[in-house]
Amino acid sequence: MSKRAKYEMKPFTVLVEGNIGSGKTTFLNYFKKYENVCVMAEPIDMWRNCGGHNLLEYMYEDRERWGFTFQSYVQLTMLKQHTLKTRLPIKLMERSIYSARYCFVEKMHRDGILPSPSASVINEWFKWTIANVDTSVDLIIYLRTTPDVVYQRMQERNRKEEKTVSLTYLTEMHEMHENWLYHKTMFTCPAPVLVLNADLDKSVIAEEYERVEPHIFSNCLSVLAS
Ligand SMILES: Nc1ncnc2c1ncn2[C@@H]1O[C@H](COP(=O)(O)OP(=O)(O)OP(=O)(O)O)[C@@H](O)[C@H]1O
Repeated sequence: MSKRAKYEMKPFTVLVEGNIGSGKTTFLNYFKKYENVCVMAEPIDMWRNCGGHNLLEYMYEDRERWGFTFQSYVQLTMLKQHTLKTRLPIKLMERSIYSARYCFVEKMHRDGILPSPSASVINEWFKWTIANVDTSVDLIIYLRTTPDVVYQRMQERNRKEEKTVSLTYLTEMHEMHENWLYHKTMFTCPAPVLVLNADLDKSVIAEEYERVEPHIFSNCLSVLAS
């Protein structure tokens, strides 16, 4: 099979994961300059407009009422992103069906926001999906931060939906990401994980990004050539 044909089938897929405010979008934007990289759209834009409804806003206003609706839609949007075809050899995604399930749905369930029957429905969809649809991933970039730093950034960006997000919540979400991607004590990682120090300021973070480039580009070549 020619390499071109392979590209059309499945790009080298990289997930960019990390706490709220860890700089996922900035990371993705940095890679837009490469013609061979397909940078996927920010999922938050889809959550803000589901048939004219801002589900993200609803979810933060009343988590018990809208948690299930929101997570159902997140799962669909992430599935669309996983399966979106590209002719480019590399695909970069912000978040995934995995972080949605392993970090956010899990947290909502543990906090009692998603009752067990609702969490089970999401989980059954999730299990069926990853078993029957190609959501495979080649590399995960974990933008590792400390909760204080992301709390500060979140306050500075001042998103209207996130006004009620506390440092405690960010600390707990940090732990979810840590246990999944760093300590690897929770669930399984769908691909090898590369950890970046994403506490660094925007002015110097490009050096961290450059450190990652060879991992993306050379791993891509070896995977596609195999
Ligand atoms: N299943 C979920 N997946 C992702 N975000 C979720 C989920 N459930 C709730 N959220 C909320 O959606 C918002 C977007 O968070 P996310 O980390 O995806 O993007 P971000 O903060 O814009 O990323 P960054 O600042 O790193 O570019 C946050 O307020 C987060 O708490």
